[in-house]
Amino acid sequence: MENIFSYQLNMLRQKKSLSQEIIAQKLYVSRQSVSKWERGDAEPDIDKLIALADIFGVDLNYLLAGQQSPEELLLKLTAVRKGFKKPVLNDVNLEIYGKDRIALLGSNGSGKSTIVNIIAGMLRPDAGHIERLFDPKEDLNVMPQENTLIETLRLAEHIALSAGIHRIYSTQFVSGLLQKFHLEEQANVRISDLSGGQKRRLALLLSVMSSSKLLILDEPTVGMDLESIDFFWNYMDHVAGSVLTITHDFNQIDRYFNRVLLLKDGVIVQDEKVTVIHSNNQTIEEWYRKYNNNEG
Ligand SMILES: Nc1ncnc2c1ncn2[C@@H]1O[C@H](COP(=O)(O)OP(=O)(O)OP(=O)(O)O)[C@@H](O)[C@H]1O
Repeated sequence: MENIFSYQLNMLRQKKSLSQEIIAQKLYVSRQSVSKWERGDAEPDIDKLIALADIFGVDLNYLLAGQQSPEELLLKLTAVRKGFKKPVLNDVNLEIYGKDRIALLGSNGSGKSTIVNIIAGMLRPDAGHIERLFDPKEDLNVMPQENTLIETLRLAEHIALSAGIHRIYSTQFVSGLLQKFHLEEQANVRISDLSGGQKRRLALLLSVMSSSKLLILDEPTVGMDLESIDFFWNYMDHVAGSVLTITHDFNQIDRYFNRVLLLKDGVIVQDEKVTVIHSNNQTIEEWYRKYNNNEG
């Protein structure tokens, strides 16, 4: 597999006009180590990765995963069907590419969560085919709709546990995340004692702490106050991989997404570029109302 980190390191170093020697000095390693990292012969420890992200002024996520090519096919659903007591998904066909920022729209109960749960591997389709062109263990992050936090842990412990699972734990890393997500004051609070909005903020933190090729967010801003909602959308700018979000936050779709999908009657009936909708002098909300109500 292509070593994205080696590429990113080389590219960022050139961009900042920093020599391998200078990087080596800043990290207290030999120039040969930096050279090995750039050749993909070795990888730095997590503390060095954090320091490198700091030197280049980028997110760890970006340093590790980089930007994907818009042509890179990540996921393909073909003729996917799923029902519970009644049919929900009848014939879902979908391709997701690198750099896609997709908002999945549809009425309540139309099957949006069912699609993302199938993509995330949490549900099996009744029929159809799913091709995942990435490693779901390493390259897929999910922020589910329901609370999946461990209520008995304290907030900082939960972050440390998740970082350990991703093999990216360090005290510096955890304190950096607490600071970035404005959760420092709650570091020692038990999850069960956090407010609903604070839990959502933590859930977001956990879902983006490690780099991924595809990030899935199921109604991420539900239950957040205005400040947290602003924080959330601004944070989306720092996410390097593709994003598939269920949201009805129409104003934000205009700003942060490049593609919208409309799920209706168990089928993706519309799959459109945001720029095309805008060039027709429509807002996303107008577009949604038109096609979801079948006025088109
Ligand atoms: N585990 C399940 N068991 C039984 N029925 C289910 C299950 N999961 C979903 N459903 C049903 O499937 C349909 C689609 O549900 P889904 O949650 O995917 O819709 P949604 O579009 O995400 O809805 P919302 O916008 O309300 O979150 C609903 O009728 C729901 O009741």
